Amino acid sequence: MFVWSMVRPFLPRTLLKYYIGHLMRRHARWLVGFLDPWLTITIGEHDGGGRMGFGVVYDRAKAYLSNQCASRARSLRAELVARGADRFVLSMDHNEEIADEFRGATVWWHSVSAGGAVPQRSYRLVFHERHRELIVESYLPHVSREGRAIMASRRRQKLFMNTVDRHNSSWSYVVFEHPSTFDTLAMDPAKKRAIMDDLDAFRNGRDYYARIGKAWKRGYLLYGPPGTGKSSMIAAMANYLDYDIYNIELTSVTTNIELQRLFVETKAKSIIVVEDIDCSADLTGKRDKNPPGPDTNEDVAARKVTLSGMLNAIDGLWSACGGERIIVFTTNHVEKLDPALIRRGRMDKHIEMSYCCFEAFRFLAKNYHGIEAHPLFDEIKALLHEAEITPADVAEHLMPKCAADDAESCLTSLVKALAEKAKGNGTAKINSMDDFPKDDEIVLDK
Ligand SMILES: Nc1ncnc2c1ncn2[C@@H]1O[C@H](COP(=O)(O)OP(=O)(O)OP(=O)(O)O)[C@@H](O)[C@H]1O
Repeated sequence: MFVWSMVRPFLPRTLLKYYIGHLMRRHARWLVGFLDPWLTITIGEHDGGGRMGFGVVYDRAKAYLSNQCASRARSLRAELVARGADRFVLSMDHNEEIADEFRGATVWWHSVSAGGAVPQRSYRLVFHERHRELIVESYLPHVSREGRAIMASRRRQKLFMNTVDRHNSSWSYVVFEHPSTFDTLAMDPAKKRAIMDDLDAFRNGRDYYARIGKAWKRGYLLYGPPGTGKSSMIAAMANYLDYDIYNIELTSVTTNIELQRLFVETKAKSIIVVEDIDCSADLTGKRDKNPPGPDTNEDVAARKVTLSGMLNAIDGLWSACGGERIIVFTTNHVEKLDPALIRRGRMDKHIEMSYCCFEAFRFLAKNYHGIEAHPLFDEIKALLHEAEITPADVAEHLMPKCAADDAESCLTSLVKALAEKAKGNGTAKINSMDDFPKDDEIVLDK
């Protein structure tokens, strides 16, 4: 102290300032580390992205913790492990905390749910700073590996729907358990095979898409009259690929930004569906010529999803994030859609779902009654040339309504319906959707 007080007046002020500043900084860090040596890593529900997709890290941590927390946490959430199963999967309830041990280090996991219109869930991992390297280099990869394995063993297909709250819409889901498969779908076998081959090529196309520089996604347009199996086809596709379905109800989406956010929040290995796209939003007009300016009151009132918004949502930069998504539009009126929306490259495959042909009828008869031939088949074949009927109507006639109904009575009912239709139509076939009977005109089984 004596030497310092002697030397100090001769030292330049800048040197003093630097030296003291440096000392304070060093000691402040030491002091903070001494008083609070705990480090925190936050894993948010929507964090991530890139090839892994959004929320993947969160999901893996959740799966990993579900195994850990069953015996340790005091406040738990329970979900069924799989379709038809009686076993539950447990996860930490919000604001719950559990400890975990890894190679002699103890870590604490906190489940956090931040309020707001759309609650943001996250996990906070807390550990001592002397374990920093162990946690980052070994523990987190261990959590990710274990979580992925647990997720694979419990995988359940999900159907996501955009639910609306007061401010905007976000995804909620139910377990997807639709029984439709390509084995139950009545359509031209060659067409069916071509669709399955296309799906296989897509599923295995990761490197191919990377090589040609395209986002790993594919668009399908399913069009045809009501009851020709468009929804059944989507379910069959999802079951074939084992993908989740994100069903966008466009009428619940009020802005283009909201639509984009919904797309961004979908995960890889999924089918994004917009059904009846011609009725869902005004997507038949031309693209916006002027970029949107600041909102006026009228703008706010007129907010809706526009064609440009939909095109951006499908093709925007986000679409390269995470990859492996199929987008399906369905419509009963393909002619009403703007060509920009359904051009190849955007909707790569156009699939017409048509009225029931004889092959499709035979397929349904085999599925519903296990018969491959019957004396009434010839009559039905001839009538199918006279009258157009959807597979949904045929299925309805083939479905036994009571214990007394057998193949014979179901086929007779179908013959009667077809004959009435043929008589009603004269010999003229239905040529356009407008000629197709409205729901209330369809004479169902009596
Ligand atoms: N091609 C088909 N193969 C087997 N069953 C079919 C087929 N098409 C329709 N069905 C039967 O009809 C029901 C209704 O079909 P689906 O909802 O798939 O038709 P859609 O074309 O999506 O109708 P909409 O346009 O009215 O939504 C299905 O549950 C299924 O039982």
